Amino acid sequence: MVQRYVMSIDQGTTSTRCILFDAQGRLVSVVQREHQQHFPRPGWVEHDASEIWRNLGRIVPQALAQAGASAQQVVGLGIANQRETTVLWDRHTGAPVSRAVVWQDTRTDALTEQLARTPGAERVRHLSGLPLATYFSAPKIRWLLDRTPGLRERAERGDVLFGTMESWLIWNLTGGPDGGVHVTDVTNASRTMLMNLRTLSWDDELLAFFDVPRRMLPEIRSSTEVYGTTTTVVPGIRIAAALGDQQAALFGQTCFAPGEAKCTYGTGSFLLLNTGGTPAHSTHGLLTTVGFKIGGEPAVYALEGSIAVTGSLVQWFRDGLELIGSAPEIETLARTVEDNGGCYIVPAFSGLFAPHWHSEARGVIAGLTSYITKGHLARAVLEATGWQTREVVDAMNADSGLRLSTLKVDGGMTADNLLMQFVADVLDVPVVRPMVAETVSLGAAYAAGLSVGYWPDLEGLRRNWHRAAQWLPSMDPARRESEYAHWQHAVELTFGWTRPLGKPSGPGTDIVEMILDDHRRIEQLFRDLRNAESERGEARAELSALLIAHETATERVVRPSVADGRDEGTGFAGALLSLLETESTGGAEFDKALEQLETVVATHIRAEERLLLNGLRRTLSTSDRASLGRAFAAQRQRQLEFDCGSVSHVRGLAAPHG
Ligand SMILES: Nc1ncnc2c1ncn2[C@@H]1O[C@H](COP(=O)(O)OP(=O)(O)O)[C@@H](O)[C@H]1O
Ligand SMILES: O=P(O)(O)OC[C@H](O)CO
Repeated sequence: MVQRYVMSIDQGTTSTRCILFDAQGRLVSVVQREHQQHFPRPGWVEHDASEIWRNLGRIVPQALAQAGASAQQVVGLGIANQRETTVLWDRHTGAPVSRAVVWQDTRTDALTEQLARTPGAERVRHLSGLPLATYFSAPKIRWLLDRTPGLRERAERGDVLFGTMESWLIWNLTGGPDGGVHVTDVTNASRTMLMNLRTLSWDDELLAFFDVPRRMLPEIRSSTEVYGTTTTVVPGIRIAAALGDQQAALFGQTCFAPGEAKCTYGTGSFLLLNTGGTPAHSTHGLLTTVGFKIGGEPAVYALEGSIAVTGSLVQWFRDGLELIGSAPEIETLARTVEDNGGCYIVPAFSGLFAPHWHSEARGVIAGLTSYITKGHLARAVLEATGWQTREVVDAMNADSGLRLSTLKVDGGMTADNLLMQFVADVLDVPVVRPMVAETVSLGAAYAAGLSVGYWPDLEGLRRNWHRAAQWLPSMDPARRESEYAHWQHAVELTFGWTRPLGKPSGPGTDIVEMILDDHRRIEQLFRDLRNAESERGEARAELSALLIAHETATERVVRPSVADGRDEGTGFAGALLSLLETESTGGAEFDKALEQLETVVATHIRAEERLLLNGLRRTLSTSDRASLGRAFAAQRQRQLEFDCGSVSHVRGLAAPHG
C-alpha cells in the first residue's frame, strides 16, 4: 500500500520548517532554513517576505525527497506561522511593498500612544480582545500606509494586499498574481486587532479606528478547511489548514478541552489556556484570542500570556554579547555558579508584553556588583524566562479563578534542564514535555489531517500524546517569594524608559504631584456631575475609572512604601456602584448617590493629603519620588486599560463590603 503523509510548514520568527508526519504522528522528514533578521534601527525588526517565500520553495521539495515521497502521497498541507508580522504586497506583481514588519518591532510606539488618546480607543480591547500595543498588525499596517507615499490610494483601489505570513504563503502557493487565493484563518485574523472576536469578521469600527481599507484584507476562513491547491513549488497539494503558530502548538499538545494549557518556549514564549466556546475577558493583562475553529464548528477561544523575549535573550547573549558560542552553552555557564548572585535581567527589548503591556519599557540589568560574573548573568538570563512565566501564570490563575496544576511545555528552550527545573520551582507545579517537541508543526499537521479525513477525530489525536520528560518543584517557598519580589522590583525599573524625561504629568514625574493632580481632577468631575447642564455620562465614566485606578495604584504601589501611609480604608466602591447603577433612573436617586460618594471621597482625599502625602514628602528623596511616580503611573495605566471603572468591575470590588 502506498504510504500517505501530512505535510506541515512552520513559518517561524527565525526559520521556516517543512515536516512530513505519518499516521501515528511520527516525524518522517524535516528540513529547515533560517532567514535573515533585519534590525535597521533600535527597536525595529524586519523580515524579507520574498526570502521566506524562496526558502519555502527550497525546503518543500527537499522534505519530500528526504522521505522519498511524491506530492501525490501528501494528503494535505497545514501551515503554522509567526503571527502579527505584517506583509503588504502588490497584487499585480507579487512584490512586497517593503520589508515585513515583525511582531517584535516597536516602531509604532508613539503611534499606539497617540491612538490610545483617540476617541474609540476604549472599545478596541472589547471588540478585538487585545490591548493597544505595538505587537499587533493594525498599528503596523497604519504606520506603513501613513509613511509610504501613494500606498493608501493603492490599498484603497485594491492594488495592495495585506496578510500575515500564512496569507502571503497561501497566496503565492496558489498562483500569486495569477489567481492566488487571498485568505487568512480566524486565529491569525484574531491577532490583527481588526477582527471582531465574537462575529469573527472584520469589524467596521476597528477598521475606521485604525483607518485601514477593507479592500486590502484577506477573507477570514476556518483553521481547518481546504483553501486551495498548490500550483507551484510542488503542484497538486491541498492546503487544508492554517493556524497561528501558538494556536498550532495548543492543538499539537492536544489541549482540546477548556482548562487545558501549554507554554511554548521559542524566540518568545506563549502560554495559552483553552477557555471553550465563549471569549473570556481578562482583567489581568492577558489576551483573548481564537484558539482554533474546526471547519463549520463554532470557534474555541483561548486566554494567552504572550512574552516577547525569552529564547531571543539567549540569542542576544550569544550573538550580541558573545559570551557563549551556542544556545545550549547557556546552561553549562549558568551551572558554574550556585545562584544569580543578586542579579536580574528584565529583557524588555520590545517593551513588556503580558501581563504589563508597556510598549515604552526597555530592558534592565539590575543588582550589579563587582561580585557578578558571566555565570551569574547566564543564570539571570534563564531566570528571566522563569519569572516571566510566573507572571503570566499568576494572571491566568487570577482570571480563571483556578490554579494551574501542571504545565505542558514545548519549543527549543525546553532542551534546557536547568531552565525547566527553574520554571517548575517558581510556578510550584510539575512541568511536562511530550515526545514530539515540534508541537507547532504537529498541530498544523493534525489540523490538516483532520480537515481531509486522514485522522477521524480529536480523541484519536489525544492518544498520540506521550510524556517524554517531567520536572517537579523543589524550591523553598520563602526563597521563591523573596526572589519573585526582587524580580518584580526590577520589572518596575523598566517602565517609562522611552518617554521624554520631565514630561509634565507623564510617567517619571513626582509621585506627590501626581496624586494631587488626580485629586484635583476628581473634584472637578464631581463639580461637573453636580451641574445638570454638563455631559454627565462621560464625567461619570471618567470619575469611576479614575477613582478605581487611582485607589488601586495607591494601595498597591504607594502605601507599601511609607510607614505612616495607612488609611482607615476608603470603602467608596459601594457608593460608587450606587452612582453607576442610577444611570437610567437619574433624578433624586442620582443626586443622593452623588452626594454620598462625594462625602466619602472628600474625607478620603483629606486623609490622604494629610497622612500619606506628608509621609512621602518627609521620607523620600527626589529620585525616589520620581521612581515611585513611574511605578504609580504604570499601575494606574494598567487599571485604566482594562476598563477598571466598568459597572461589573466596581460591583466585584463592592461585593465583599456587602
Ligand atoms: N539549551 C537551550 N537553552 C536555552 N535556550 C535555548 C536552548 N536551545 C535553544 N534555545 C533558544 O530557543 C530558541 C529556539 O527555539 P525554537 O522553538 O526553534 O524557536 P522559534 O520557533 O521561535 O524559532 C532560540 O531563541 C534559542 O536561543
Ligand atoms: O515564531 P515564534 O515561535 O517565535 O512565535 C511568534 C509568535 O507567533 C508571535 O506572536
